[in-house]
Amino acid sequence: MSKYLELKSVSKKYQQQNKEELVLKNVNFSVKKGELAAILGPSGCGKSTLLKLIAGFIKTDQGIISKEGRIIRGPGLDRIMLFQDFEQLFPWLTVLNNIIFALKASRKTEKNSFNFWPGQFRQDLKLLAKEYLAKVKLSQYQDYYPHQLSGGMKQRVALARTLAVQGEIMLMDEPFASLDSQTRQDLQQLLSDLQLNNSRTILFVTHDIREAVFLADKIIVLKDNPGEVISVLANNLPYPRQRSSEQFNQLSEKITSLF
Ligand SMILES: Nc1ncnc2c1ncn2[C@@H]1O[C@H](COP(=O)(O)OP(=O)(O)OP(=O)(O)O)[C@@H](O)[C@H]1O
Repeated sequence: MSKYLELKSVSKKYQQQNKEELVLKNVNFSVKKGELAAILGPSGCGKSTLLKLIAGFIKTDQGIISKEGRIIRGPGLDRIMLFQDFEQLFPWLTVLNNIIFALKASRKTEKNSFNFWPGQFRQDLKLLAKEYLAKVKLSQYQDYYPHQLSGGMKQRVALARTLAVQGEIMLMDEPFASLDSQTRQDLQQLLSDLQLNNSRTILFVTHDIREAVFLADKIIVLKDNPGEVISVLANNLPYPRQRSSEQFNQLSEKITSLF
C-alpha cells in the first residue's frame, strides 16, 4: 500500500495572545506502511503540532489526515507516542512493570477489563516485556525503579515500551534530543537495527539533520513561520549507514542548503 498514512492540505492555527497564528500551512505528504519518516525542521516550525494532529490529540483547521483511507478523528490505540521527556515512565512501577502496564493498557478491550487477566495471558505479557527489554539491553535492570536509572536508560525503557506495544504507527517526538551525544548515537543505532529487523511505521520528529539522514527512509523538511513542507526526500543510503561516508555527508549538505 503506497499511501498508508496521508496528510492532505493540512492547516492548523493556534490562538496566541488574542490573535490567531497560522502554525501549519497546507501540509501534504504520505508515509508508506513500514516506513520511517523523519519530520525535520527548525524549532517552532510545527513538528510537534503535526504529530499531535496525527495522534488525534488536536484537530486540523483545514485538510484531512487519513490512515488506510479512513479519516483520523481522534486518539486511538493504533497510534502511540514516544516523547523526549525522561520522566515519561511511571515512577512507582519497576522497569519491567512499566512495560507490562503499557501492554495491558494497549490490549484492554471492553470484554477484557483490567480486573480480569488470566494467568497465561499475564505470563505472555511478561515474556513480551522481557523480550523488548533485552532488545534495548536492559534485562539486568528489570526490577529497578525509574529513579535508579540514568536519563539514557530511562529513554531506552521508554523506547522498549513503545516498540513492545506494537502500535501500528509510532509517533516519536525528538526522543533522543535530551541525551548526550554518545548515548544518542547508541540509541539511533539501536532504533535503526530494530527497524531493519522489523519494519514499523514511524514518524520521527527531529531538528537534527544527521539524525534524520541516519534513521529515515523518507525526510520531510519543514520551514517555519508558518510551518510548510519545503521538500520530501527519499533516503536510499545503504545500510549500515556510515556517518562519515561521502553519500551521507552529501545528503546532509543538500538538506542544510534547503534552509
Ligand atoms: N497549545 C498551543 N497554543 C498556542 N500556541 C501553541 C500551542 N502549541 C504550540 N504552539 C505554538 O505553535 C508553534 C509550533 O509549535 P511546535 O511545538 O509544534 O513546534 P516544534 O517545531 O515542535 O518546536 P520545537 O522543535 O522547538 O519543539 C510555536 O510557535 C508554538 O509556540
